[in-house]
Amino acid sequence: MEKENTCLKIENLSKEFVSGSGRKVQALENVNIEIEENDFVCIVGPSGCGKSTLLRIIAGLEHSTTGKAFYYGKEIKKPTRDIGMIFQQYSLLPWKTVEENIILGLEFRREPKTIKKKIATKYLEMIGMSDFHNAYPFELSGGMQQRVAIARGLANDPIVLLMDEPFGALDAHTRILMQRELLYIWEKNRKTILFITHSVDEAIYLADKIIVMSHRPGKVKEIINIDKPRPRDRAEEYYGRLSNEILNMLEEKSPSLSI
Ligand SMILES: Nc1ncnc2c1ncn2[C@@H]1O[C@H](COP(=O)(O)OP(=O)(O)OP(=O)(O)O)[C@@H](O)[C@H]1O
Repeated sequence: MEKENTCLKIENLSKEFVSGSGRKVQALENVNIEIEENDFVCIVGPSGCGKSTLLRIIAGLEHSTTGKAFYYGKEIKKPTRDIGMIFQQYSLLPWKTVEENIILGLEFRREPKTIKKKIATKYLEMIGMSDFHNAYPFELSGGMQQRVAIARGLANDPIVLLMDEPFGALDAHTRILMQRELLYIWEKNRKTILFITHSVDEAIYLADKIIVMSHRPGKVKEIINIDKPRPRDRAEEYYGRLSNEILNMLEEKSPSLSI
């Protein structure tokens, strides 16, 4: 029986890709996940275990081979405004300025100009790029482009935010600032966030729940609940302990790789 506050439900989901030459890749195998509304969930797992594929299916950008994904009980079949995605690559429109890129989603919503300007100003300040509002993506560093992509995802204000390794290209200092800012936005607006990261440290800092995935074909190996107050202190005993536990899980080889 589904709980009332279940926001996302992934049920027996598998995904097999077949390339043009007929080569088959089993990306995901029998994944079952339930995410409650307002949860901040991080996904960690080895490279190629299907994390991005899972997010793309939840975003309605990809179809599963078997199994289903549900948003408040309704099967996800195509992209909706309620579920927003921030991609690994910067994915900015090169012919639009920073400000125009940030409010891109609002253009489609026909928001009044004054509102758009207000939102753009707010997020430009948040990412520390007010001086660059008129710059074009080619004039920015990789980390700056990624900050703009993050601002755009947040400015769209979706109910569910899917984030695919969004802070990977940022320098350590900006990354910590963005982590804090994201937590602040999440606490203020109570969004449901599903966040892929390769950093176990980042997952422990951010998440209510960490989903640890196995090697490809990706399966859910473990779900870890972190019931600790925020902001979390990396010097606390549980931080290091959890980090070691998760790193050990990630190092365990899949049966097909062991000799
Ligand atoms: N469109 C596609 N066509 C064929 N194979 C694909 C496609 N997309 C992904 N794959 C394969 O599916 C597997 C999972 O890919 P995916 O990008 O989801 O992994 P990931 O866990 O996000 O990896 P990483 O952590 O390295 O970003 C990989 O083996 C990849 O080569």
